Amino acid sequence: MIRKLTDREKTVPATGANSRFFTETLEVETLSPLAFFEAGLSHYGEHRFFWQNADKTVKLVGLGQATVLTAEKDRFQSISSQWAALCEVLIKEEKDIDPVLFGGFSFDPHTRQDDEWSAFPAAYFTVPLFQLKIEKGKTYVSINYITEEPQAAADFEALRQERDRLIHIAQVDEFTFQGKPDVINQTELATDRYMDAVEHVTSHIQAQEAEKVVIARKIKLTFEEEFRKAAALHTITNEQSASYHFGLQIGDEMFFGATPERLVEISKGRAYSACVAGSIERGKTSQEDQRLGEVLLRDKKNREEHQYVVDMITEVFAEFCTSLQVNRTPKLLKVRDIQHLFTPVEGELADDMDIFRLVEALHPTPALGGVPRQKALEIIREEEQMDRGFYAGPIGWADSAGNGEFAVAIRSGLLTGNEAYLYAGGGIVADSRPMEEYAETWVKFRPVLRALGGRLHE
Ligand SMILES: C=C(O[C@H]1C=CC=C(C(=O)O)[C@@H]1O)C(=O)O
Ligand SMILES: [Mg+2]
Repeated sequence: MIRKLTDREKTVPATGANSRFFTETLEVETLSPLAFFEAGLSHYGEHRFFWQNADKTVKLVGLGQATVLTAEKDRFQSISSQWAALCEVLIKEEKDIDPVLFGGFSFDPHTRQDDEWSAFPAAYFTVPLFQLKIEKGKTYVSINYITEEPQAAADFEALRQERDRLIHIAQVDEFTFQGKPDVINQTELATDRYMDAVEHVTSHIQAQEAEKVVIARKIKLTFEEEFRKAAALHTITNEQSASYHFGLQIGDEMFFGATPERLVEISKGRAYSACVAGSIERGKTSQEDQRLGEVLLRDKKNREEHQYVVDMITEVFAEFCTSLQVNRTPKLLKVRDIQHLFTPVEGELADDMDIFRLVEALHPTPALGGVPRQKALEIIREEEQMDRGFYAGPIGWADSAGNGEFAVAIRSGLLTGNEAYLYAGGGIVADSRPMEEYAETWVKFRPVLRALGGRLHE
């Protein structure tokens, strides 16, 4: 069942005239993020999130909502200013961890349909009521509370009790994986349309209407019974250890995945991005793996796919940064099922920068959209006839101190009770061939397909 957003959720004002935003942090013994996520099931089971960056130096879990920020029009600017207004009324002590805003943007607000994405607005962010953050070996649990009521102190006492209850459950119960339900059906949706789309895109490119366009498709799984959200996160985090992990739950649905691709990180005034485009399988032996990596590094089609992304991200960084570092040639980025061409980009940010402006400038990179951007988006709308929802969009967090990180939400799927929709695509350039691109999408489906127990296409 798809739950529509309530009016309250759509219109929660970021700040009223008398709003105050309190935060309070407790440092605790090590906690498993998944155990904390699961501890929130009974009371906050419809509003949770989960995040770990690729090197696992930052882990975040959110339970419940201190507030929800959504936006349709001018969505990047709107979320940025709603968050800035909240940070203005933040009351925090030095020992308190900066509260986080977590969420994401859909790939393209112009492709809405009456489909599996109807509970997800074009931008959805939440400040969690209870926030777990693990950073540099330390574990912090914070309460975030936004109120216009004068009796905040009394409310806070009740929240402290609730926080202690959650910590206790997470520490005592740990997370136990109870297995996953069987897949009773696995269907590829509109594969013919996908094959045609790849074909058409190569003709558009030959006619010089575009240079590169990313085309995606989806598959649907049906389970014999409900797939528990924590179980999905458990399997994907264990199976794809080198990737970013994310889960964003709205009502009955959770968008989740394991992506290798950073969109942008801001840390202490520096910005970091990554160009990830161009792909080949992992080898079955280390020699084969190395050989495939070398093939990828030399392959003309893949290098072309990659270079569009490097050019575009470099251009954005040149605009927003006072200094810039980009390698001349790509390296390999290897995750469990696939290896990619990879070029990191970093720079020193010009002063008054906020992460949402950078996300807006970068999204979509040619790793998910194409070149030129607007023409590629038009072709994607026309050819895919599908709402990508949050697949391929930016997902991540920002804090009240101006730090944050967004990943590109690929290798992802939407889990809705007994069903899941999985998405994968690839960059189409002049010499792309439909059958090869189709095979590449199967490799990209693997992380979520494996986590959910679907049939891999090997
Ligand atoms: C569009 C996807 O991957 C992108 C990211 C890395 C490599 C890609 C490629 O080689 O085609 C894609 O541009 C996806 O995983 O669904
Ligand atoms: Mg590709």
